[in-house]
Amino acid sequence: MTPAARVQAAIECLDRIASGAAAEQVLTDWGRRSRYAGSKDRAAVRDHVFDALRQWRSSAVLGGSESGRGRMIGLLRASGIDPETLFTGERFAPEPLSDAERAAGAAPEGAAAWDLPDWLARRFTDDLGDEAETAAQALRHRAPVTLRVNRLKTTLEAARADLSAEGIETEPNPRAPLALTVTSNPRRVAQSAAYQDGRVELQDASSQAIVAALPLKPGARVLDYCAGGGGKALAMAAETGGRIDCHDAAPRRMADLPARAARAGADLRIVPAPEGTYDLVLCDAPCSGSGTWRRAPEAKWRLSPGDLDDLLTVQAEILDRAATLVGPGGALAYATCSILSAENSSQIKSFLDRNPKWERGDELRFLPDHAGDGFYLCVLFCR
Ligand SMILES: C[S@@+](CC[C@H](N)C(=O)[O-])C[C@H]1O[C@@H](n2cnc3c(N)ncnc32)[C@H](O)[C@@H]1O
Repeated sequence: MTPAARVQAAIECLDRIASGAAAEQVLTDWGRRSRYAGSKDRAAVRDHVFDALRQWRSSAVLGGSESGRGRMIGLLRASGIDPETLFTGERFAPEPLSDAERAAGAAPEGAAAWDLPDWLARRFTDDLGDEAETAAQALRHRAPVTLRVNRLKTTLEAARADLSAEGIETEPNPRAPLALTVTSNPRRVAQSAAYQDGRVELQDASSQAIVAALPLKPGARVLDYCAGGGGKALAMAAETGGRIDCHDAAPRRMADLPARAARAGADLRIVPAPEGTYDLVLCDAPCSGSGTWRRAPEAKWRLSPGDLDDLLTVQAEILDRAATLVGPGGALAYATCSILSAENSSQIKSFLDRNPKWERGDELRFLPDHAGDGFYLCVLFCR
């Protein structure tokens, strides 16, 4: 496909997404219909679609229309590319710009320039103050691809050399001791031998830093209460070298855990109904995902104030239940990939108000930036 044909394909996908379809489904449908598209074409169309989702509001303002066509015009203008070079009307390319389209479009301002819904732009300002704009801007751009070196199988330097031999260059990421930022050929990672045999895992550096900050001791009884796909459970298993019990309210989310554990050489045990007590219970709670919206940009447009209220209720219930599973001298760790205070420090304050025997230990907060995603951690101890 030509670059222009890829833009036209993205326009068609964006129109379907604007009418309510989920981006992944739209891209899957397009891929099925477009047998002629090679892997580079698919990756390029996907990149256009996700770039537009990250900049959904500003691209429409800059392109002068909320259509897929308008958004692609805006996106190209924002990257300094003259849309006329791709909107040529040649075979499979978008039609040339009309006079009206040429004249339309303005510089986005306010919440549109931050690419946030109005209510979230106000929240960002209230919660993050001077850092709000930087955080919002970070969410408008692609996330770094980051690996965690699995210390159960290799070392940082050996993993770097192995990846390099497969054409994947990396740099140590200062946010976490075993984090490597991929600097070339990120799309080769999933097929690389180092990934396939569990020497490295894909994991954001802030997520790794959260695990590195947990009070994990060798031999400790550890429960991952919201284990999901097991990213943190695998990292904890590598940290302690011991077993990690894994629970999730939606067990199907843990379907890949046994295979991932086998690949990583990690000892994970699925525990449908945790009982007894643990030295550490991690609640990596369901949240708005606001610290990771550059990876899942649809979520920032779909989240409503009501959804956020529902999440706050679930998070509080999880904390209260998980606290009962912590043994004497143990710790309860609460983490989110959110940067909203309501889900983080305010949630902890409410927990401490409800549970006066508990006290706050270490707290970590990351905003999304070049090193990693936005994350929050608070470790709690029972007096
Ligand atoms: C942020 S995700 C976990 C991500 C995972 N820890 C990782 O690192 O890959 C939150 C998980 O919490 C689970 N969850 C939601 N409500 C829950 C509840 N009441 N109790 C336990 N888990 C819950 C969800 O199914 C989801 O898998």
